[in-house]
Parts: sequence; C-alpha cells; structure tokens
Amino acid sequence: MSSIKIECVLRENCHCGESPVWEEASNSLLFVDIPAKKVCRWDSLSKQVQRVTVDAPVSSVALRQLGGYVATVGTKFCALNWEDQSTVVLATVDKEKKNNRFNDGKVDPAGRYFAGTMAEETAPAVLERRQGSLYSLFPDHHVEKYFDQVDISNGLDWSLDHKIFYYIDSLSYSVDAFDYDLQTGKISNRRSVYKLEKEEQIPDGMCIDVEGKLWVACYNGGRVIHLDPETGKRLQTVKLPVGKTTSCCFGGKDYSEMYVTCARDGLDSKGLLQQPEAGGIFKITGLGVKGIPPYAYTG
Ligand SMILES: O=C(O)[C@H](O)[C@@H](O)[C@H](O)[C@H](O)CO
Ligand SMILES: [Zn+2]
Repeated sequence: MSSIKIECVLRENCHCGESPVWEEASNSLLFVDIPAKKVCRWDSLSKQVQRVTVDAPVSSVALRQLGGYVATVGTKFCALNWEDQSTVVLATVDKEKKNNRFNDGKVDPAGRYFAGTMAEETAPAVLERRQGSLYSLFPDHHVEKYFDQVDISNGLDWSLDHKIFYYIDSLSYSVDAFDYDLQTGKISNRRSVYKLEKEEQIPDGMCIDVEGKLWVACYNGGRVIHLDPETGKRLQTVKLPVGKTTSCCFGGKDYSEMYVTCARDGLDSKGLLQQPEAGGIFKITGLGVKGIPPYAYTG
C-alpha cells in the first residue's frame, strides 16, 4: 500500500487554474489561469513562478518541439515565445461565434494540438449549450474539425497504444472513448467508458498513467478519480482540500508525482475561508503509479 500525500506547493490564487503540463527540461510545471489570461511556469527546484500575460483568456498550454510553447488563446491557436513574451497566431477557429473561446487542449502522440471550444460562461458551468466544437491543429498549421454540438469541451488524452482517444464534454457527465487513427488523426466510434456519479460532480481535465488507466479531475467534486476505461470501473478516489479541481497531470521525478490545478472563481466568501488554498497548485505523491511525458507540438 502506498501512502498518499497531498500538498499545496503554490498558493497562486488562480481564478481558474487549468492545463498542468510538466516540462522535464526545466523541472517546471506549466499551467494557465484562464480568465486572468496568464500562462505560468513554476520551477519545482527554485519554487519561483514566471507569468506571461496574453491578450485573451488562455485555456491550455503545450510544449513545442521548435522551442517555446503553443497555447489556445481566445479562439486562436498561438505559438508563445517565453523569452520575449510574444505570441504568434497559427490558426483561428469559430470565427462566426463571437462568444466562444477555446477550453482544454493537449498534443497527440503524433504532435497535433487538439483543443475544443465552448461558449463563454456567465458563471461556472452556466453557458449557452452546444456551441463548442473539437479541433486539432496539424503540424502544417491547418485545422481539422471533428464535431460540433459540444457544451464544455474538456479533458483529453490518448491510450498508450495510440489507438483510443479519450474525451470529456463536461456537461455530458461522461468520459468517452473513440477509436483513434494516429496516422490521419481521425476519430470514430464514440462510446462512453464511465458515467460520473452524482457526488463526483462535473468531469473536467484528465490524464493517462503508465498502466493505461485514466485520472479525471472533478470540478465541484474536490477530487481526482482513477478509472479503468476497459472495465468502466472506478479504481480509486483521491480527495483534495479544495472543491473546484479542474485538471491533473503527472510530473516530477520519473513522472511519479501528480499535479492538480483548481479554481477560486465561483466560491463565495465562506467557501474561500474554508478553502484558503483554492486556486493553488497541488502535488500528490504516493499514488504508486507513474505518468508519461507530454507530447510536444511538432509544427
Ligand atoms: O476549467 C475548465 O475546463 C472550464 O474552463 C471551467 O470553467 C470549468 O471547468 C467549468 O466551469 C466546469 O465545468
Ligand atoms: Zn477543464
């Protein structure tokens, strides 16, 4: 039995922290604060944070093979130069949907940047429904659209053999799977692999571990759940001292630690008193399973 330890490693007070990504080269955790329009990089050795402010809500960040990062900013896929803090637009989506923005995004094992959109929320999980779509940015900067009618496009990851794409549209309260063709980036055969229980609340970001099992952060559920997508069973629940847990990734030495982001927005003054670390970055150790390195965008 492993003994799980949960620690707030950074009290960042994120309005809505999201998209944790481990960067091995710098021993750092990247993440975003969506409404604050910030991309942050926390150095796990020095414990210092660097922040870059962009010109619209930034919902995800990913590594880029050429150096620097890519990020989804408003409805744009952008390249981000960390040194001079500049962004370059690579592609724009949802041009006729003025109230839309990107939400969660992640790079696939072939180097394509997948991200979905949603209507801007008036309050957490309150928004015009079915306005979002799922897209990917190919290495040559062209964009492919997979489907529309999405409520809140959220967590995504790929199976270890790259044959399955896992995806969450939050308001479906389901973790879904598609067959995945790594060569073409095409998806097919959508099905549900897990339906959330009421107290688990809203499925948000997710990641896969070296055993091919999923870890899903539950917004308003204050937890990360460990799922077996093959049996549809929940294997474990890890509760955190904050309610609005938004996403998770593995990182640290050999990807043996889990990092979890969360939100502060949506809490009233009582909630903020009860959860002083809301909006911080949490590190979970002792899970007894490792993760895999993030893929880098190859364009
Ligand atoms: O973090 C995200 O993915 C969204 O941008 C957030 O706004 C919340 O998750 C959402 O409100 C709950 O579903
Ligand atoms: Zn999310």
